[in-house]
Amino acid sequence: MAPIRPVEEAERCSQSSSVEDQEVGDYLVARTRKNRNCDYMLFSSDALSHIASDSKASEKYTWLGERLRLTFKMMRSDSRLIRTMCHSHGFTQCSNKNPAVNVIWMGAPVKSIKMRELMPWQRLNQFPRSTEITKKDRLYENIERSKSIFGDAYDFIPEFYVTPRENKKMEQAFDRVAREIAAAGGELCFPGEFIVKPTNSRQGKGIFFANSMADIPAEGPLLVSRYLKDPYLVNNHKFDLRIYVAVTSFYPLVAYVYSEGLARLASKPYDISASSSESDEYVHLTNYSINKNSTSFVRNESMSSEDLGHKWTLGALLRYVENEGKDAKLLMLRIEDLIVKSLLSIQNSVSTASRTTLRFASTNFELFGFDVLVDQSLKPWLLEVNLSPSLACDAPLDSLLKTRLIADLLNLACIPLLDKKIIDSVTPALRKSMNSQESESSDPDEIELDPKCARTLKRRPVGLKRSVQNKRIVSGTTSLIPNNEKKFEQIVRKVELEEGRRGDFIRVFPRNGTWGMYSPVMEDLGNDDFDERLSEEVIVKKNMKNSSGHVSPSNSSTSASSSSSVHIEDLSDLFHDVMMQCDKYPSLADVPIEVREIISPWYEQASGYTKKITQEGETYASKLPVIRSTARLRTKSCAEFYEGRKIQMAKKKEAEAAALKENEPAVSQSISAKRV
Ligand SMILES: Nc1ncnc2c1ncn2[C@@H]1O[C@H](COP(=O)(O)OP(=O)(O)OP(=O)(O)O)[C@@H](O)[C@H]1O
Repeated sequence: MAPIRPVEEAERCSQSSSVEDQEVGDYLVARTRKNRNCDYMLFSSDALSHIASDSKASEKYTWLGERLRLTFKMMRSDSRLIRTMCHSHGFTQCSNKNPAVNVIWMGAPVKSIKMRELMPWQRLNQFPRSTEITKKDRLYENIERSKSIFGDAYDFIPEFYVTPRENKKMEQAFDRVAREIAAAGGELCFPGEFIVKPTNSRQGKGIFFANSMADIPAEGPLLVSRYLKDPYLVNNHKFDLRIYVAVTSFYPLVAYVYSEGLARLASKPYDISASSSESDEYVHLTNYSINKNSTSFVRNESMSSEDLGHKWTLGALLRYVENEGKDAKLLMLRIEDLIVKSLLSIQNSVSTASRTTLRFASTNFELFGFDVLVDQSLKPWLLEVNLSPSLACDAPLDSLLKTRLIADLLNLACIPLLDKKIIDSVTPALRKSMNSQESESSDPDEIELDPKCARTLKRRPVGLKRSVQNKRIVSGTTSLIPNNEKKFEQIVRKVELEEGRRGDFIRVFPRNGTWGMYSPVMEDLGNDDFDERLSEEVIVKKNMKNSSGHVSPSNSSTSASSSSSVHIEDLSDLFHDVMMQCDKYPSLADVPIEVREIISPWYEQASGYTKKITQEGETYASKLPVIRSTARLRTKSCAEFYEGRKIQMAKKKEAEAAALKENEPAVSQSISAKRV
């Protein structure tokens, strides 16, 4: 089988690093200038090719995790991909009650308050209050709020109403739409001018169409939004895009878009003039979970074709668009724009919650699934944002794409390589520090580590930096909980570190020019100015270094030579106009030169989205590997939990089989009775 990624990644992580002296508490964010990657776990999708066999090859990936006794737990999630990825890198799964764990993977929203307990070396795949974007009604309301402040720069969601709260407004909207259509001599669209969805359901469950208040049930809450009836079609089929987005910090905002994604096609040709038929959903809804049940659905079981059947790769879709003579890369810049703006619309809520719940920088990261519909003018519309997007791998393309995605995501999360002994030793002191900070009665500088801890630290296990032995930690002369400024410094260093670990993720915020373009449409979050300062640290200073000090900060924030005469706010207005007006600016060549100079480097980077992910002649695993039992490391309590579950499932199956047997005579009797 072809290697998915070069194996050097894993080899690099097995080398020991020489680490320069660091400040106390900074061992959670590496500052090593050379060989940065060595202080954090490196994940490779290639590890999955070996974990099913007993081969020596898998040891290359598992030994470090096993030696450092790294652990993970999964809560309200049973993602096989996450489990397989962690086991393939030597992680031990622990029960979900165990608090001392390196990685926590949550499949549902966690209460912000629970995040207060996170230790600096722990990683959790969620930010507090990110449900502000993942709950349909909250997402739409947040974007609407930003639109009311910043205007049409936020015009990328369809008109919407939430029932029963906005029944009155909705009734007026139904009337208005009917009048407008009648005045234009048209007819209400089939199957409906509005699409209705329960606010907290997924997989297309409970969706229906409406043309008047009579179609809306009294129970709610429901999200009623204008049906986008002119979608861009692929071979006459409607489609939507699943774009994967990783956020490693909300304030300052640090966001990445994955260069590989999916296009989900409806299984029946698009037709809004058709008369009602029972298979409407296969025409108008593009959810995989719905269309896979259609008799016309074609699975893409191919190992090398990315545009076969009804699930394509994002790249294949964009290449199709390019073949039709359209500017697919500009489409992707517009999608990046709506992603950044959606995240900005909740930045205030998340950062307020984070300030009171997250003690340490870098403990949280999150993967979102953005669902985007593209209309005939190639304007992208945001339909919804998924918390914990599906990681199911039921076709070769899914396995290939999602294993790479998760390896790159976990690399971005920067999981520190700290031995469990160290963690156990430092934990009591940190807990004490955290508790004292909570009660605000004692100065955290007074914290002393347990003398046993000092002894353990002297034995510096593999992966632990010399800095942890630093006398200041042991004598406790410095606060173990970073203040706001310290957290900011750590984020700056982590963003620099992420640059070398982002794999196929493209950083869309911050990057060259984003501060100038987005600051006029961002809320003021107080005096910290973290977004501006991060941009200064990781963009402006880098630019200055690259051009040996000739670039002035103001220039580099726009990165445009001909734009220096245009006021930055006017330039920003023009940029947002370009992002929203697809008819007016259909391709890069139509974009005014001042804006083109700013977005040209982004446009070049967007080539990453159009590339093929499969290679001619290579074959890829069609499913995730089954992990051999010796590699499936579990703590005792976790193994007991799984054992218990296995017994429960077996009993359930037995009971079901018995019930079926009992019913059998009755059923066959009734069948024979009918025949008679
Ligand atoms: N406003 C709209 N205009 C046109 N089509 C829409 C609109 N809203 C939703 N759809 C179609 O309905 C499908 C389901 O919508 P949506 O993704 O919002 O629901 P869901 O049940 O949450 O699905 P998911 O499984 O992706 O979470 C979309 O994939 C899209 O094809």
